[in-house]
Amino acid sequence: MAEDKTKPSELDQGKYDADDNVKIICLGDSAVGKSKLMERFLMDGFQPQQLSTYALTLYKHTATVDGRTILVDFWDTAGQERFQSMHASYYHKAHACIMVFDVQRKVTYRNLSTWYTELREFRPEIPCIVVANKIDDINVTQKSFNFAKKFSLPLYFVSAADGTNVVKVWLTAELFNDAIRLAVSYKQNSQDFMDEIFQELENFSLEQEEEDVPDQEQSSSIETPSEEAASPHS
Ligand SMILES: Nc1nc2c(ncn2[C@@H]2O[C@H](COP(=O)(O)OP(=O)(O)OP(=O)(O)O)[C@@H](O)[C@H]2O)c(=O)[nH]1
Ligand SMILES: [Mg+2]
Repeated sequence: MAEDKTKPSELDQGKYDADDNVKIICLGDSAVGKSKLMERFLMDGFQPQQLSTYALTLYKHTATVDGRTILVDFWDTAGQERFQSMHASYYHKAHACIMVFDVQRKVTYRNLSTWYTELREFRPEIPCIVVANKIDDINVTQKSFNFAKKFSLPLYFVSAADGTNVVKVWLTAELFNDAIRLAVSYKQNSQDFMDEIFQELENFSLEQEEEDVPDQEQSSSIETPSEEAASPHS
């Protein structure tokens, strides 16, 4: 099943090392409204790039933070099943996370702990914000959602429904702008040990490959899926 041919250049993640480039990932169950929220925030002239092989959409955005121009890539998955096979590279180098649940479906709230656990396996330190979406009925905000409190994460109540409620649209913009600010400040202040470890692993496996190919006759028998080392689930 050698499906992975040449990677699209969008998936070259070296660019996220540049000072003015951040990667923000979006997590949450299927149909909680992740994509809808992105579209609502980026309504004016966004250019989503569908990378169907990877079940991935990249939303590119330019923001200004403290007078600096920042290029933001929002990473959005399409559907959970497809997601299972690509998690390591999805988390790789991410600088912040937006974790979404649907207030109208309890199970999506319960599953936050699974998403959060996986996030922390790959990115122990990055800022994460929790988004309660589909607040079409404003009374829901009176409910207490303890998950965010338990892990000291900021919680936003929004609706991506149709944008007629100005307050809700404003809140959506606020949450994305806060995520961008958090990503930039994480990038400036963190050592990013996980990235260094990943880099070391990559260098190490490249060196190994060079050592492991003495002559042409043996070369076809070795299969080294490079992401396996990074995945705790396999
Ligand atoms: N009522 C209501 N519906 C919403 C809201 N946000 C999104 N939806 C609807 O919920 C459905 C799922 O939204 P998506 O944005 O596709 O969900 P997703 O999280 O991206 O789902 P996957 O891509 O499968 O992971 C769509 O029919 C949206 O129109 C909201 O705030 N209120
Ligand atoms: Mg989606």
